[in-house]
Amino acid sequence: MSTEQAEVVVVGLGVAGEAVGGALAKAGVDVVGIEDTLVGGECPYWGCIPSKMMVRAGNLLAEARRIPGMAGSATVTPDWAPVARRIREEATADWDDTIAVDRFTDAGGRFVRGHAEILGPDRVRVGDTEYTASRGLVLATGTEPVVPPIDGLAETPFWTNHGAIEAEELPASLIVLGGGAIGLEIGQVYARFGVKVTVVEAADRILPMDEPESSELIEDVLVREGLTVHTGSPVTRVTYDDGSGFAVTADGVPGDLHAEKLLVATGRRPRLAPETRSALGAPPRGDLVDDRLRIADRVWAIGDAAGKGAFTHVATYHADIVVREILGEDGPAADHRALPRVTFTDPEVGVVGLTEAAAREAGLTVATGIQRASSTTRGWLHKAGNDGFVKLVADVDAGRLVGATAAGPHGGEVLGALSVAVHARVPITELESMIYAYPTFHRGIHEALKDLRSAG
Ligand SMILES: Cc1cc2nc3c(=O)[nH]c(=O)nc-3n(C[C@H](O)[C@H](O)[C@H](O)COP(=O)(O)OP(=O)(O)OC[C@H]3O[C@@H](n4cnc5c(N)ncnc54)[C@H](O)[C@@H]3O)c2cc1C
Ligand SMILES: NC(=O)c1ccc[n+]([C@@H]2O[C@H](COP(=O)([O-])OP(=O)(O)OC[C@H]3O[C@@H](n4cnc5c(N)ncnc54)[C@H](O)[C@@H]3O)[C@@H](O)[C@H]2O)c1
Repeated sequence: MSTEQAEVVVVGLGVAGEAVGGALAKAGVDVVGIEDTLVGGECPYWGCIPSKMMVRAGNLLAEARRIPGMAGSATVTPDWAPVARRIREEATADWDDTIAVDRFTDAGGRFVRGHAEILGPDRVRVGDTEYTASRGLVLATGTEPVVPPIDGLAETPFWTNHGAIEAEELPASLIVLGGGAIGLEIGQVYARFGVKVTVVEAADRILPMDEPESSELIEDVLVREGLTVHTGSPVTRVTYDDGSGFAVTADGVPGDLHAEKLLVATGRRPRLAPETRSALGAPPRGDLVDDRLRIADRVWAIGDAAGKGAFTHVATYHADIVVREILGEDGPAADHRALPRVTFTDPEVGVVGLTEAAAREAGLTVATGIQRASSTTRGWLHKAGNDGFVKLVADVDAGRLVGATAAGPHGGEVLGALSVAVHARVPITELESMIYAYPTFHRGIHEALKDLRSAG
């Protein structure tokens, strides 16, 4: 066993670890960065970037299909080949991280390819080498898919997001387990390319963590586009046969469902083994980090691993905070109150802060306001594909918004204004006195404020 010293050891060079490691190395800190898969992590290779390339392609097809009755006629012939090529060549460089590794080492970081075992707050082991960190240990280990303990599932060649993103050719049919962000984004794209898609969701609605209006909206759109959606249908058994593909038995669904491929998208959990938590002195369950993202003195967990929201913008937000912490610079602590997230279905579902249910659970006196996109001038003009709404969640006593949803065309962009309102605690009276450009989708906020006012 050999030993190497460093000032800072970063375990996991995904979005969060790469950002911390790179920034510290550039600042002259002696950093060892350890990665067992690809530098860059899930987002560029199997997550945000390739999935949004797929979404863009699917949205182009959908827009073309909206031409009849609006602008003439169009013949749409989907072809997956340019999408797969774009993912391989432009997004992932054929799943090769040479450029990212070079970026880190050019900045002065020391790169180690391998799996790190966390031995203690200042020690990790990779193979036969132990690395000690004099100034800090940063855990940026991301998440891994949760595979539910369904009878037979583990013995089948099911896909996670990796299989669905790497596909060079599309299957004729796909069953998606889980009606959350991954399942719905990928399921809708596949369906738009002609795949027969069935979504099976255990909860009583898809997008169960979002507003019920969002679940209803997206289910309605997906069904109109030809997907089959089963909700309240926990799967009890999965089998696979080389000739006939997958057979899925789900409660409340008559007979078995059959498809060529099965995508399991039932959530993700932080890649931190219980032994790691105990080696660091963290409790086995509950909040892992404090508001400085510390697990223990000079040990931080950031990005997906911190359990505060599995989004790339959380990873980079955390990275900035921990870089400041390690360099001894002042700055605000982490505040996840106004965390935004966008599910890139079409229509997009942008959410910031608390849903109505979460605000009520938090004991707030809640009022809501809602405006359907189709009832705004812009939505009416837009016509085909104008499904959506703006929903505001207000803390009546404070006179401020604590959450909002912007679902619809460009819902993620409309969300920007609402994120400012929740983050900066803008009084509702200020939002009401603003001028909203006409005719925009974000003018739906103005209309939803009127509904909120009329609700009291
Ligand atoms: C299909 C999909 C679509 C997504 N779309 C979006 C989106 O549109 N917008 C958005 O904001 N987010 C999206 N996300 C989430 C986003 O990808 C993650 O939030 C982001 O990658 C988190 O970055 P991270 O650095 O915390 O973790 P990761 O990117 O997971 O990186 C962690 C790295 O640590 C490595 N690692 C783990 N343990 C060890 C160890 N012991 N030793 C060495 N290396 C280790 C892993 O191999 C990995 O490379 C999506 C995710 C998926 C799966
Ligand atoms: N646009 C984005 O920002 C984006 C896109 C994709 C993924 N992500 C990130 O990745 C995370 C993981 O995505 P995900 O879609 O896997 O998780 P998710 O938590 O968003 O959705 C999982 C869904 O699976 C359901 N489910 C759980 N167990 C089930 C079972 N046994 N059978 C059927 N359904 C079951 C849940 O009720 C839930 O609706 C997201 O929470 C998000 O943080 C973000």
